[in-house]
Amino acid sequence: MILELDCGNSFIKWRVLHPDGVTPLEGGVVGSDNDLLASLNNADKFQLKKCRLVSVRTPEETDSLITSLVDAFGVSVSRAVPVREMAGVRNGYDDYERLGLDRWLALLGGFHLAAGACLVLDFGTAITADFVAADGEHLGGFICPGMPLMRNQLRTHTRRIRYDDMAAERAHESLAPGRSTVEAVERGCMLMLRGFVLTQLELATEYWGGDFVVFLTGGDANLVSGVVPDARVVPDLVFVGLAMACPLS
Ligand SMILES: Nc1ncnc2c1ncn2[C@@H]1O[C@H](COP(=O)(O)OP(=O)(O)OP(=O)(O)O)[C@@H](O)[C@H]1O
Ligand SMILES: CC(C)(CO)[C@@H](O)C(=O)NCCC(=O)O
Ligand SMILES: [K+]
Repeated sequence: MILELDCGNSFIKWRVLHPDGVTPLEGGVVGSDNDLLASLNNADKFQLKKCRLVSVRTPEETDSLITSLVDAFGVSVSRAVPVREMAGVRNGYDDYERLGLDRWLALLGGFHLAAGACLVLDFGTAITADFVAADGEHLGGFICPGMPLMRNQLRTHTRRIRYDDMAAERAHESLAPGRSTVEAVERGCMLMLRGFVLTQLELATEYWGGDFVVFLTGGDANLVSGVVPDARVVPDLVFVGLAMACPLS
């Protein structure tokens, strides 16, 4: 079976595919290398042969995870690396190696699924937007703090913004002006998120009229799916691109 990993800044997303290389059998989200190894160890039923992974962590962190996986499961590991061009898409960064590999894979996956112009919005620790034209030219994108970073910056840098995460969830039941700190912060950040999304849509419309597909991915994609009813919510978009970048022979 095939292990797929998306190593982000806060979490590792994992899934195991059937040997057919297509059917997902099981997956999860974990906070550390050790938790990942534990999840995979619990599942003795996986006979892992191969692993493909993408990481936006430091090379040292990624190497150390790969060593652990090889030691624990004897898998052969294929790792996504930066390229200028692939599958009809041309990396738009001046220095293509600087484009986050998760972004690159998500936009590869998006262009493949759209078979045309697309806007890829990823809501993780950071929020990213990437624009790919119908001819496969990546026009570049935007990076801003995600929901967890926005709220934690407020909590860290102000003395009187304090609340617990349980209350945060309830605050999202409405977007009316907040009548408590938790409501004011949570709804304020949510409106920033939505404003960001709407601005990206405006820009895409300026470029391509109505002829583009919007993809929403990342852990917080559901927070904005309401503002883009036509968007395709594809939680595993990075994995779509990963399979393209790391075909397993
Ligand atoms: N058990 C879980 N533990 C943590 N997060 C979970 C869990 N189950 C689902 N999630 C969701 O998965 C998301 C993690 O995926 P996300 O795309 O945010 O990755 P990330 O590592 O934080 O960010 P990035 O990949 O952009 O660096 C969390 O925001 C959370 O909503
Ligand atoms: C922006 C993040 C953190 C999103 O996960 C990642 O893609 C990354 O570390 N990128 C490198 C910087 C860049 O893409 O310009
Ligand atoms: K991500």
